Amino acid sequence: MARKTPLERYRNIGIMAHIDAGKTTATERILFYTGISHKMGETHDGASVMDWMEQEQERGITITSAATTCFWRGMEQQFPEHRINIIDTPGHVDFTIEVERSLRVLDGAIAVFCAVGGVEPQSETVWRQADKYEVPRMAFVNKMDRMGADFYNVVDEMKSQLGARPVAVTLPIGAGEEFEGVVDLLRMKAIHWDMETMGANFTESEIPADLQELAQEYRETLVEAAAEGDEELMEKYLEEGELSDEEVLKGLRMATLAQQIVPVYCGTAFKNKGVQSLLDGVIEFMPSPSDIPAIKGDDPDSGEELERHPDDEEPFSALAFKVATDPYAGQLTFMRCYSGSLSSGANLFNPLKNKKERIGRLLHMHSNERKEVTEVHAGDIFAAVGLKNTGTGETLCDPKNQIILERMEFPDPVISVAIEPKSKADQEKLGTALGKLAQEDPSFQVRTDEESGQTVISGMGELHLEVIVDRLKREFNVEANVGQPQVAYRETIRKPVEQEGKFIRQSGGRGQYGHVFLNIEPNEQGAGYEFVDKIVGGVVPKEYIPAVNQGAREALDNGILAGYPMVDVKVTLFDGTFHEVDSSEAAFKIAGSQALQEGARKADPVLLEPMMEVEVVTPEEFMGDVIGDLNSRRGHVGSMEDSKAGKVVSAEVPLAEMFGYATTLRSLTQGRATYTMQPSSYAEVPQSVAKEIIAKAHG
Ligand SMILES: Nc1nc2c(ncn2[C@@H]2O[C@H](COP(=O)(O)OP(=O)(O)OP(=O)(O)O)[C@@H](O)[C@H]2O)c(=O)[nH]1
Repeated sequence: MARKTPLERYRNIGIMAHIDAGKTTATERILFYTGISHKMGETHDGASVMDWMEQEQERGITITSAATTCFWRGMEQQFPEHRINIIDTPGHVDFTIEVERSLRVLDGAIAVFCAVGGVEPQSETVWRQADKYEVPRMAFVNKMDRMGADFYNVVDEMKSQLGARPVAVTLPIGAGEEFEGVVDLLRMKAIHWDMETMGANFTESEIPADLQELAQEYRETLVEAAAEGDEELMEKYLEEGELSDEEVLKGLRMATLAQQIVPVYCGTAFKNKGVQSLLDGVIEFMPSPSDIPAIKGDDPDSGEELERHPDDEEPFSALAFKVATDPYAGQLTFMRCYSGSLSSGANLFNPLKNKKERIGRLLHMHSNERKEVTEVHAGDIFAAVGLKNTGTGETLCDPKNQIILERMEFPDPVISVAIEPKSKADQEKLGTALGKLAQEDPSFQVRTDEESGQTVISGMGELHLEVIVDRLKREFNVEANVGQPQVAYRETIRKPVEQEGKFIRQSGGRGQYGHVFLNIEPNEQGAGYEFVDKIVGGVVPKEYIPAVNQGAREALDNGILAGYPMVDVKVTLFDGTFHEVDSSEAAFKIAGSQALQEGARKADPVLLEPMMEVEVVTPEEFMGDVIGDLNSRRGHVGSMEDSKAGKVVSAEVPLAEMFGYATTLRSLTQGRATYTMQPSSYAEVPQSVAKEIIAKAHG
């Protein structure tokens, strides 16, 4: 199996942007220009290119999916063909998980900023996440045609608010209505795009006289940044005072990959200017899969750390980053292949689920078509049709060379609502639809409440669940009523206890006999449930020990305070007795369960509640009110910082106190503040509050 595009010519990138900065428009234009370029590469015929453009315009370019593939050879066809995979990165930070999981599989990102709005608080959040994943970035200052557009201001804000080191690669010629084109600081030329062909054609000319000095100044900054990217280049630069064009590109590429600099472009996606320069930048400065470190993972058996390199000869490994339901193809699992090659029909293994998976059809998604392929290779982003067992965040690998790639961490849901179909017809569809949504989104869960028989859905916040209910209606045509949102409390214990558990029935016939002694103690926060077997001399026979474990674990599902799940408990089975005839797994299970319930009661049980990390951006005049209100919600205000948009107040607030916050904040600040929140941790509920919750649970 041979690959068509060499690995060095792959670019797996995401486009990250604040809502409304123009991500969709920019992506559309990228697909449009790359489409033309590809067509020209195939036909070398001007007329057919125009035909194609008309058709494209009629159909409208659709960004179909979680990942779209396109090809680029450069504005002047100066590169060999490169394959660019654009991975969808949501702008809504309410769903941090969506952002995180896309950051996980891409190698580089373009941050789109609005030339008027600049760096907004939400761009900061996403930027910090990209820092965490060490993603090399470039930037596009969009909307240069709008009144008030200020390229230099955005560059300054990238420094002051993001702590980045932006290096301009193009400068705007004019701004607002007078925005004409860009100065290309790599070639020291002015570029103007032709509006007749939607910017597909362009002309190069001398830099306008009034921009010469500025361009020179920025060119120097750019060359210096290039020199700093590499020691050898630095030496040469210090000796000779200049670098060749090739050296400038090399140095800038190295500095970008090392995340020392962020190359910045400008233009207007909507008015078709500047996008092709940006695309050239993707080729020049964004990493290929071979530029990034090998991916790490664990051997599922030994837990030993393993590595996989982006090499077709290595054992196959891929990570599923999105499961989507497609109206034509059915269920699509989007994956990134990190190593090896794969043909349709192959058998793979999902080590997390311990299940085999047979690969049927494989697809590459392009702007207007899905292309069926028979093989995929290291570095590829692709979709597999109809996988049965694999969910978001899971690895598929060669059954003979298993690996679990670095897991994505998904926080547990913190809020739930009961959901009820509106009609009998909806009832049947509801279960299927919820199942599909849960497979797509690991931060969303569905369960049936044992007591009430109701279906309960849980997620990361009110908005998250609202979006789910909305999708049920729009995508699955299911109408449903939802109840009041409920906080997902938990319970745990604070002190260790020793507890006996006995289940003995001896009344005629075969009896029941299970008898255990457990040590029940608090486990570290986040460590979950742990079971240790310390039985010596077979006082509890081996075959009954798993039953004790199971009984204890199941008892944790319903905490003794208010019926919420108990977490972070360590159970050690250290003694017990058995009966030759009457002992059974069932009896030991009940003994384990009873011991746990009784023990937990004496072990200082406490109620835990989800805390949210809340960030409010407000004009200074309302800051006092905002803080006062957060305090009254049992919040702890952590920091107050300045940003261009106003004061940024960060606080930890119990989720239970955040219902309806949007409305309160609006009325407190005349609608001028915004906020974001996400789950941070679980904390003990204060006594007085806990009493009420417990009383309600028993009432
Ligand atoms: N003037 C001007 N408007 C633009 C430009 N690019 C995008 N827009 C407009 O800005 C608005 C938002 O653009 P989108 O491309 O939908 O932005 P987005 O970032 O994808 O926004 P969401 O889909 O809400 O996340 C639309 O009305 C666009 O027409 C531009 O370069 N200039």
